[in-house]
Amino acid sequence: MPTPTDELRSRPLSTLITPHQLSERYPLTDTMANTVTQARAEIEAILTGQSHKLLVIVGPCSIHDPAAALAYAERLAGLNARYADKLCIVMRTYFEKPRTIVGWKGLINDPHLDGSFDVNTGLALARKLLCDINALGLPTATEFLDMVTGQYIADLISWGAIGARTTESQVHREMASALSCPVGFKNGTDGNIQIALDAVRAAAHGHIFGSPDKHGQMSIYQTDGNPYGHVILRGGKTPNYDARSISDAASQLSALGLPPRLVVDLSHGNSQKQHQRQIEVAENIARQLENGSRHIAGVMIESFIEAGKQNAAPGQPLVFGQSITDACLGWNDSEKVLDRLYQATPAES
Ligand SMILES: C[C@H](OP(=O)(O)O)C(=O)O
Ligand SMILES: [Mn+2]
Repeated sequence: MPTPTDELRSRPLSTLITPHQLSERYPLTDTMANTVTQARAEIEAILTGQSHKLLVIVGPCSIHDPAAALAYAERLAGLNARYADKLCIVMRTYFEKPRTIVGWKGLINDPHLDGSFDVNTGLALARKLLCDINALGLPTATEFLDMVTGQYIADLISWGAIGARTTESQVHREMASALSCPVGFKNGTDGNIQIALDAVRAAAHGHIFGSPDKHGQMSIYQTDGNPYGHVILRGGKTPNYDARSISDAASQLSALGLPPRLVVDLSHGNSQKQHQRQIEVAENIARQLENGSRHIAGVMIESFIEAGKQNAAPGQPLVFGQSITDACLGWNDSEKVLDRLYQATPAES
């Protein structure tokens, strides 16, 4: 029984499937494990500068419809083969959405988009989709937001992000220190990159914290630290994708003894939330690459089948393959951007 001073504003609704049970239902196959292992190694080589390929994290702002996400993945997997010699393409599969105040929190928290919060179904849909996409040979990327969700899907993720609203959070830096994949830290929504620099360093250390294990047993975890933390420039009050901002950030990384290599988010604060502006941001990045910049390890593109965004009202039919959170580039423009970045990326020497 709870004490008279406890759980006065909360109550358990139901039990949650354990990570072990979900992995039993949707196991990691050898094909999927190879996709993840190879992608993580390639991304690590790009981040350290051993490889001059360009990391391209591309896909919808959020996943709300696994069928549409898989249709997009099948298109992207087809491009992967064409561009693999110079681009390391990883699909955005974001299941958790940070809200400035409140709003739909993603497929895991509310998979039916109707406030029913069927989290067990959300977790199952998310893991199954990750299995299906990795089985195509296409690696996946996600933002780690909730402290528990990662236990259910992290084995299927090749690249992770900590978002602009949580880069300063100690528990998110500790989580990043535990993750088996490289992790990028977004600069703050106001453009502050110091918090991302601090986060990279904090996550590189080992940490001790409490967490449920794969069987749901509350445990004390020890982490080794993540040597593949890096900065993601996502803009702020003003964009920060320009050569000067990138050079400044690279100098700060070097001064800290970190590789002067970073990822540039073409969307969010860099497109000022106008999805088509990603095209001109990509052109600017392409020119920096053609001018010999070695600071740009990768880019992030918000892209889906249909351009723009739509509001998901309960019971209202949705346009297939269109974002219900941030507006995204449509497929045709996305292909053009990928081709431009491919042309601008120097061949591996
Ligand atoms: C939510 C996130 O963007 P942020 O606002 O954290 O840069 C994203 O969709 O990549
Ligand atoms: Mn977004």
